[in-house]
Amino acid sequence: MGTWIINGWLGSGSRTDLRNLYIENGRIVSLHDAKAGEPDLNNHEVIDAKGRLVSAGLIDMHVHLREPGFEHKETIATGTRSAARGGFTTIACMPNTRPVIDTVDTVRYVLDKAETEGSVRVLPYGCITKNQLGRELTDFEALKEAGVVGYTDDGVGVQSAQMMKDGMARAASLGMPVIAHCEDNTLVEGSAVTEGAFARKHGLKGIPNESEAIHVGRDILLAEATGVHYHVCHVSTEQSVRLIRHAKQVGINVTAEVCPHHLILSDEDIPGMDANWKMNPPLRTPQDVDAVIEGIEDGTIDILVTDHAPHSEEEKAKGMQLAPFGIVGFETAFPLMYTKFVLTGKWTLEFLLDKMTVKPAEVFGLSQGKLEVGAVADLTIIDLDTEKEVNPDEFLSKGRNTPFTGWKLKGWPVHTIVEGRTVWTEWE
Ligand SMILES: NC(=O)N[C@@H](CC(=O)O)C(=O)O
Ligand SMILES: [Zn+2]
Ligand SMILES: [Zn+2]
Repeated sequence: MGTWIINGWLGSGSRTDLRNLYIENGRIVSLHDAKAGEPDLNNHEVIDAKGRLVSAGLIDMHVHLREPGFEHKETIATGTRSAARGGFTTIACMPNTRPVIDTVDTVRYVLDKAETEGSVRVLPYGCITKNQLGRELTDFEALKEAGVVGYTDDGVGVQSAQMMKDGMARAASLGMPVIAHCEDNTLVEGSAVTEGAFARKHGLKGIPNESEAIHVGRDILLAEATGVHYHVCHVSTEQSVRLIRHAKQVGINVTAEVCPHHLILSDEDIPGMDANWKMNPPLRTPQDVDAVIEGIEDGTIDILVTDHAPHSEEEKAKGMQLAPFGIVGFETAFPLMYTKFVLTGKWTLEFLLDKMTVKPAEVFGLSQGKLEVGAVADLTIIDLDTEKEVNPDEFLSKGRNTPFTGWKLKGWPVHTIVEGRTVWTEWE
């Protein structure tokens, strides 16, 4: 017995161009034009997509699941259910947990939990430095063997250039990528928002663009020196885009990601001292927003990620200055991007899907992300037509921290399949 997904639209050509997909043993076995007639559905599970979009499962290479240690913010169970609801089938989790993911035991703990309690595929990152303190490298080789997909100290920047260079050299020798949260602490000093109109209006000290870009520039040079695959986290500034664009032009092995919020919101949209608008990097100026949009459009920025960063309501209630940085992302990412970029005619649907499926798989050498015969049956069915309001009370994430409350969006995932198995369904 297998599964038929009938009458699915694959996202290109006319919306009446429907396909029937047959899945068996976790793989896509056949993919036929629906006009060729209904297949024999007897003795099979049947999912009628009714003309809705059927995409390769979305991939999110930057998320925070908070377990172990911060289970009041999120767990692997709640985080992966939230991801499944958002249409994601593969997610890569950041190691800034407690303990941080800097040992084989913690990698195993996360992988075991994901296996037993998780709804989607979880790929862990391991730390660059022990305890993310920037002083001593972790055991890269052992972490690789345990199953990490790259090294990062996300949450903090690696402050020492020498430490970063040593980490890159070791990663390069293992054929593994280094993923960098770019932030120079000496230029930040306690600010909560970007330098710009909002900071000026409220008399706040701002986070300057250079605090990010100075690390991007430094690390590009170190990547050139070591030959590592260097991936830049959550790009938010015009200067970072410019540096990455140039690095690519001269053939340095650099890739980059951007989050929906940095493409959609600027500091001028922040309504007041509300910590649901506080994240790291901060919302930048409208010129930066234009620059990151141009960056993803011309291929300087390779992929979209959510940087799903749940925090509790109590923590976020501490206000703009004291609350932790971060917003949730899984359950709004696709509808936001579809509504703001595809429905407005700026991007094709294929372009958006490429940045959330094919490209992330390519950048990180994953076998997922493709919808074709023989591929792993990681699939997402998306309702492109029903408009719904973002309501954080309905989130499956423990986090309610979003600036998008009340936004009316289209493009809601309704059915998520991992390796042929339904992990989430929500038909209207
Ligand atoms: N992005 C954030 O604002 N916060 C992240 C850390 C990070 O991604 O740097 C978190 O762990 O909460
Ligand atoms: Zn970060
Ligand atoms: Zn992050």
